[in-house]
Amino acid sequence: MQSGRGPARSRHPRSGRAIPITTEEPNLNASVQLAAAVVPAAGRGERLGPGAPKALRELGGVPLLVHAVRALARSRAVGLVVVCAPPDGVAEVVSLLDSHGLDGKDVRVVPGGASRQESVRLGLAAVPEGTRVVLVHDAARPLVPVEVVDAVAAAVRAGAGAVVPAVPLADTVKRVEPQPSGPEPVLDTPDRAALRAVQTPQGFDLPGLVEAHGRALAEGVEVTDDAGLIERFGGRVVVVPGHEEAFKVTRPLDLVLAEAVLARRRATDGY
Ligand SMILES: Nc1ccn([C@@H]2O[C@H](COP(=O)(O)OP(=O)(O)OP(=O)(O)O)[C@@H](O)[C@H]2O)c(=O)n1
Ligand SMILES: C[C@](O)(CO)[C@H](O)COP(=O)(O)O
Repeated sequence: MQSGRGPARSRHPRSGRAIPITTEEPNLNASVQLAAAVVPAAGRGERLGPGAPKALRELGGVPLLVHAVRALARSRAVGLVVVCAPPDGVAEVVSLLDSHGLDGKDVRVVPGGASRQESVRLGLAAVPEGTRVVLVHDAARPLVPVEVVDAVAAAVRAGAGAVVPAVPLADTVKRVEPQPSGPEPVLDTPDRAALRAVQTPQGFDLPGLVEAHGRALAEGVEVTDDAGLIERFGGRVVVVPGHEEAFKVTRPLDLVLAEAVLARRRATDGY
């Protein structure tokens, strides 16, 4: 796969010949400095309707998972991608990824688990010790721009232990008393200015995230995102700007939107 962000070049001071520069930051290319990315891809996609596991369904003729892995592989901050496949689909995912160019990145596949949290925990176990920065990115967010990946990785490298990309809410939000059917009484209207819709990739110091997942397993804590575990155990999480095109493909309408975004990128950006 073509990165679209090839190595920068400098000129030799005497000969004037181009010298490839593999990194803009000293040591970024030392493998220990590159981020690993864990991609939970073992969900069924019940809300998308009947069909193959969601990560294997196609967007513009290419599986969502391949889009998501390519999105990470475009980032020069990422050196390794660990995919958490449906437990009965590891071989299929391996051959799927083999058949698509992935920018020369190291891509490994492990069986995922029964919940997103379990899949991420199993994926983290395949990240080499000594890796400092780990990103966790949903296969179901195929169109995340590389700028978001880079910004999250950079914020972790700069010292934030846990970083989430997020966007402001477009709608007014009401907190309700959920009812199985019929009208739901409104409790209050939170101040929208202080709310954010959280996306992925979320970025972490690897040891902190591994410890949080281990503790969650021991204490039976289940949350919907990885940063939620850091928060639960008293850690600090910061938000950086996300992107409207990093939305999660959850329901059928999301796939329609994703097809439109992809068609526009292919027409205008040679994506
Ligand atoms: N057991 C699971 C469940 C979810 N995921 C992954 O977590 C991400 C976010 O989950 P979501 O989009 O909610 O996917 P599903 O769980 O597949 O959706 P649904 O609830 O509609 O079945 C997806 O990339 C999904 O593949 C996973 O790796 N393992
Ligand atoms: C991790 C996540 O994508 C952040 O918005 C989200 O929490 C996953 O949610 P789901 O419960 O798996 O739909």
